[in-house]
Amino acid sequence: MAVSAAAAPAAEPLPRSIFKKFLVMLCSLLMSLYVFYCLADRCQTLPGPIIAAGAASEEDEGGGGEFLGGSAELPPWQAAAARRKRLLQRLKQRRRRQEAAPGAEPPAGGGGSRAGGSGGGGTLALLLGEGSKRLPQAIIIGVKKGGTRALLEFLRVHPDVRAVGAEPHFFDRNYERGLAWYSFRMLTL
Ligand SMILES: Nc1ncnc2c1ncn2[C@@H]1O[C@H](COP(=O)(O)OS(=O)(=O)O)[C@@H](OP(=O)(O)O)[C@H]1O
Repeated sequence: MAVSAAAAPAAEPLPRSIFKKFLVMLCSLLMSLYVFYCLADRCQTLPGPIIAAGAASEEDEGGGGEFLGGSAELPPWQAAAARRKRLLQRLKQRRRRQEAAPGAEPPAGGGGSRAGGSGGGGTLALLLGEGSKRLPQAIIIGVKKGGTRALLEFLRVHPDVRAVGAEPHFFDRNYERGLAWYSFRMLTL
């Protein structure tokens, strides 16, 4: 009799602990569902270029996809990024075409050696962030509010121009760090 009396209270907490575990699991499931819901909602509201299906024809010179929801709707920096993307796609296509027909004439403006790489791949390598770190070949100097950012954005649309994303402030703030730091910033900013 003493044994059964002792066994009964010991068996009682078991369903309660299961219930607690179930409650915790349910809470975590609901929380993760909520997080997923929030993330999905946020992704939907993010602006971004949409590439039209079927527009990326290999034969199409301006191909590589037409960006819908055009630059007019985007802020200037995103429009510039979209233009760069488009130019990069064109470059890739031209390069592929050149590889397919080695006798064909080189692309106009061929800035391969200019861009610091070997041959025509230099520009592409730099655009992809694979180029060598080097000092700039041109520097934009201007007073504050003089429109230097606009000038930079116009220049960087060209496929042979690679520009840092933010001002490195080498000459006014980081001069003591030396040229090695400066050239390193060229591809890390
Ligand atoms: N083409 C042209 N004509 C007239 N105004 C122009 C032009 N391009 C740029 N801007 C205006 O220049 C302002 C930004 O200049 P900066 O890029 O030099 O700005 S910064 O000092 O580096 O922050 C910024 O002015 P605010 O909008 O008053 O800030 C730009 O609108």
